[in-house]
Amino acid sequence: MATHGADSEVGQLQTVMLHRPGPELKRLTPRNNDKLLFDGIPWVSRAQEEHDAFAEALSTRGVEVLYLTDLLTETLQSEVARNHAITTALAGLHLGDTLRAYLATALRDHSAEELTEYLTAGIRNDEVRGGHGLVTSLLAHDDFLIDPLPNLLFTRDSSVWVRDRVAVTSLAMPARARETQLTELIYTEHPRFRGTRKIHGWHHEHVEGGDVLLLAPGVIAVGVGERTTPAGVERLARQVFHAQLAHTVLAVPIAQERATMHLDTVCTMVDVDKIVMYPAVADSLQAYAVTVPEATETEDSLHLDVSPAEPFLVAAAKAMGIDTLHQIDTGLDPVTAEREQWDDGNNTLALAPRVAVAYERNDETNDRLEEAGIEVVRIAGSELGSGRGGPRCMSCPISREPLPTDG
Ligand SMILES: NC(=O)NCCC[C@H](N)C(=O)O
Repeated sequence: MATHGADSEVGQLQTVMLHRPGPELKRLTPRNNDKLLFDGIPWVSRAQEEHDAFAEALSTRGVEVLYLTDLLTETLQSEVARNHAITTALAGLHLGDTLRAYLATALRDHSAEELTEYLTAGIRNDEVRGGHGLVTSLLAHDDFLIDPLPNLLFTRDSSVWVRDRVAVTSLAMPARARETQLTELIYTEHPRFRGTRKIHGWHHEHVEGGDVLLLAPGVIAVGVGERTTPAGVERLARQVFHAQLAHTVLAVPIAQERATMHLDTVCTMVDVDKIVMYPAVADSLQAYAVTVPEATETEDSLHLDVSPAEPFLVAAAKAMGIDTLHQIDTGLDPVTAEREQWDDGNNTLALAPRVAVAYERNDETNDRLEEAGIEVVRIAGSELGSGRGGPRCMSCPISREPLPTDG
């Protein structure tokens, strides 16, 4: 088994999981895009070109790029995995027994590649040739029997590695809930990940990967807002403390709105002690530092110490054991900052300390990053951005080099 894991946001990136946008994006229409969490209807072939350039920017810098659909197809070679995938995809109560049984039989006859496409792009009622019974007759022709997953593009959210464990997350929005059935299956059944120890899971309280920032080895910031719930951060904290993956969890309340859906929409780490941050929230962002005074036998019996709220940058620096966590501001003036925050200017992906991938469109923020000594790897994202996510959202680091001890 290859060794995987990450203990920071900025250690040299070695392996990352991406999802190349595919047929699931062609399911978006002006009638369903809001429900499916896209702000527009992307031009799919251009989105694919932009994504290929993103992947190439990573691989030319020595990063191993794994694609979620390749991993899924390889996983689905196993009979056990296929049966599990089909059963969970058909578990929805909207199907009824007749249609569920028909689809289960039909899907079993397909190749692993075809099954991957059905699991990601979904199946519409009018695409089913047999199984005609009460439910298919009553559903509209364009109702989905298996929902498409256009937000798979944002691999950050459905799993997150904390040291050598992977947390399969629990996604809050119904349009994304099924994504973690796929990541859980990959991490459980794919030969590359066999034996990997998991934490959390889709059956637990809501936690999304975009809210989880590994500020430094042992220090995890978790945004609490539209997606990750207060109970979600408590559950994650119990698990990381019990498994000795962290000594401090910072619970960071963020506004419950679309512009700030995850903590990584307002700040991301670009160096061991530098963070790019939306200035409109920087002064008001608070953190509750959670620690445990002593280990106990079980996760549930851990007593969590919660410090009074402090300014985020202060609490973070304290927990990280550094004097200052330096802030680099999004934009220049408040209007530019608001525009560039919306366009994911804060959502950078660090490839190493002081090297970060960012959308090229956010000129002012990128200039500021460069002034602060960060090498900015600019990528196009006009179509990719229509789902409201940047380079960090579109990547799940599977391995990063541990940070050198001298920082
Ligand atoms: N970490 C992130 O901020 N991910 C972006 C997710 C965008 C997606 N359309 C969503 O609403 O969940």
